[in-house]
Amino acid sequence: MEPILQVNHLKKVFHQRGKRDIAAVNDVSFCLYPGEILGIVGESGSGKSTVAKLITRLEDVTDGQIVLDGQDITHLKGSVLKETYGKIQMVFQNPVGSFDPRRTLGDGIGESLKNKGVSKAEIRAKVAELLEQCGLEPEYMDRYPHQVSGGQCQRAAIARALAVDPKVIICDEATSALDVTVQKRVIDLLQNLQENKNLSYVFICHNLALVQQFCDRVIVMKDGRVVEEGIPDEVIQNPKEEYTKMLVESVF
Ligand SMILES: Nc1ncnc2c1ncn2[C@@H]1O[C@H](COP(=O)(O)OP(=O)(O)OP(=O)(O)O)[C@@H](O)[C@H]1O
Repeated sequence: MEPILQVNHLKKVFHQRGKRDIAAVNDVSFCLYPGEILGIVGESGSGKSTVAKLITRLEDVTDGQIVLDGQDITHLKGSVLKETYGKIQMVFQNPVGSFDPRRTLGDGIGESLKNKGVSKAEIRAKVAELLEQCGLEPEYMDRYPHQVSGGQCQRAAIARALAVDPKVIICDEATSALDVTVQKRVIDLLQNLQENKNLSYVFICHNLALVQQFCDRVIVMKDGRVVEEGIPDEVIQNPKEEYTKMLVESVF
């Protein structure tokens, strides 16, 4: 099976004036297969979010290659780059902050459709459908981000990601800000959507127990590098690297 996403020898160096360069991501390679959920774990500062930003092209790569659905997207710019956002979407940690506070959730969810020239009536119908798929009543489209709970807002953020019919969703600590029961419901939602729409996820997460329960495969990052990779049960029960052992011991 061809990977839906392939990352080859990815590197990102941040240059800071008057300070040492930071190699936030250093020679990272991995594949994501259709329908797969790949976890990325590692301590704070290990480069997880930078990997997410490189894959979604929110940051330019210093070196390496990103191939999405057979297309090299590493250096795409302008309108061609925008087209790739139809295939890959990101869900962030802070759902409320990811919506414009002055606009309704419906406006946020429907924005990509509006940009495509879809009519107002069609957008409302599609937004209602997306909200329902994410477990929210259609009336939530007229609410503002501050008028819903964190869990509801994260559902709306997932609905927004789904609006463009993506193949890959990058979840960067997407459930970390939610309390445990809400977190469980959002994970169930992601799992259902994955099964129904054959989505693939890159699931960046601090919580190893969640990764064990939710992910098909996991990579462990340290200092911008991948130090271990495998099936979550094996990596957690029988970690090969000292760093992974430490990570596991600090959680379980
Ligand atoms: N825009 C930037 N400019 C300079 N350094 C940066 C920038 N973004 C990230 N870094 C640095 O790159 C390294 C990796 O950061 P990154 O946010 O990718 O880590 P992370 O594993 O996602 O951490 P966390 O789990 O805390 O979110 C860190 O040392 C960070 O300080």
